[in-house]
Amino acid sequence: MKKEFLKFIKNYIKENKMSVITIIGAGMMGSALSFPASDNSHDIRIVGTPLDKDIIEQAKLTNYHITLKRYLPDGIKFYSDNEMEEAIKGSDLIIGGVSSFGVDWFLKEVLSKIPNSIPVLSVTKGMIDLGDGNMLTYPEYYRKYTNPYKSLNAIGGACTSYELADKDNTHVCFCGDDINVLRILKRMLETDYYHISISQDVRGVESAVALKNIYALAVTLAVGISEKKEGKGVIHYNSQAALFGQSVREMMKLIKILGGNEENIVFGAGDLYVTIFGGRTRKIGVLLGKGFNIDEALDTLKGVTLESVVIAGRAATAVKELIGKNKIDRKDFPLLLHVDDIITNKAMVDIPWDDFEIEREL
Ligand SMILES: NC(=O)C1=CN([C@@H]2O[C@H](COP(=O)(O)OP(=O)(O)OC[C@H]3O[C@@H](n4cnc5c(N)ncnc54)[C@H](OP(=O)(O)O)[C@@H]3O)[C@@H](O)[C@H]2O)C=CC1
Ligand SMILES: O=C(CO)COP(=O)(O)O
Repeated sequence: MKKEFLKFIKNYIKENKMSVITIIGAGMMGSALSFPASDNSHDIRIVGTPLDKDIIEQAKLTNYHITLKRYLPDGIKFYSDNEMEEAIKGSDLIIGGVSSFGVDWFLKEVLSKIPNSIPVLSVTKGMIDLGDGNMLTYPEYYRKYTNPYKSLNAIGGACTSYELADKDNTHVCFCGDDINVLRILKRMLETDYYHISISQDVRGVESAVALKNIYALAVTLAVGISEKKEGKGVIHYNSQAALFGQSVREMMKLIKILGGNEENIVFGAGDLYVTIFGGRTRKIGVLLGKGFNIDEALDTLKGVTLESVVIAGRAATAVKELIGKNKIDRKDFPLLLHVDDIITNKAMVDIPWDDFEIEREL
């Protein structure tokens, strides 16, 4: 164990003290974590990014979070980005609440200001494509450009922010290098509704929950296709189920190629389910399924956090690189490659149903 965290762990175990948890990035998910944090009686600070001014201003006045559309727990102290250093001082844990679009801001403007003795727990889902067929999870990306002694952990799993705020039962996985740090983070945040597995397989957990965004877009194409044919409100499940099954198959292959354990499909498939029904990604899948091209769909959804488009492009670039090097077979990824065609080449939706069929001889 790195010596920086011995202090953190000893203090925590000795005093079992209520901690100071500082959430940086006042979006919906980061802010929703204030509910399990508050139910564990921690002191909570929320720091807005330069883009979160409206959220912080309103929360300071009324405690109401304008995008989460919920009142936050009492007693939270709110800070704007220029007050970040003051908020970090005395913290026991920093939660990184930015989306994929804020990862470089978090790396440059936040991580360097966090002392090595304070662990970081990030909610951001996504991966970086290295151009050679390999990809990095965000904790690995942060690790590459930051002090090697920083404790970088992340949360994967199925969890919509507004349902966490409503204290609906939720099961997530905290991942990181050090199991003892993970055990403490779990103790700090678990409640009777926020259930936490822990895992040192950062690649496996983080790739599973990042990849699900691509496939949530893919499955919800079927929702748009049936709405286009029969009108809103008419729901068909066969085609969604076929796409869900193919998604799970491709995700498992990708998790393995990326070096994670395939058993993380439990977190990826759960997350896929919740995102299909309750995520923002559904909005773009449905529009594309209805016949919008990618530009029209993105234009219609301006201002909505849509990470699926980014991760689909990055994963497809990596997969095409590996196909080019004959390391993998393009026949294994028909759905990913179709989503990429829709996004990169502005193709219209034309699900390659026959390519999902297999023949397994024993
Ligand atoms: N691990 C988990 O359990 C879960 C994780 N997530 C993930 O959490 C992340 C945040 O999601 P969510 O809170 O719903 O999204 P929001 O859009 O509500 O919040 C995103 C946050 O990132 C900030 N941000 C966006 N772009 C930039 C930028 N260029 N520079 C600096 N900051 C930026 C936002 O500012 P602004 O509000 O002004 O845009 C905001 O603080 C996503 O990666 C999502 O996939 C989601 C659900 C569960
Ligand atoms: O990751 C999520 C739920 O676990 C939320 O997904 P969206 O970004 O599509 O809303």
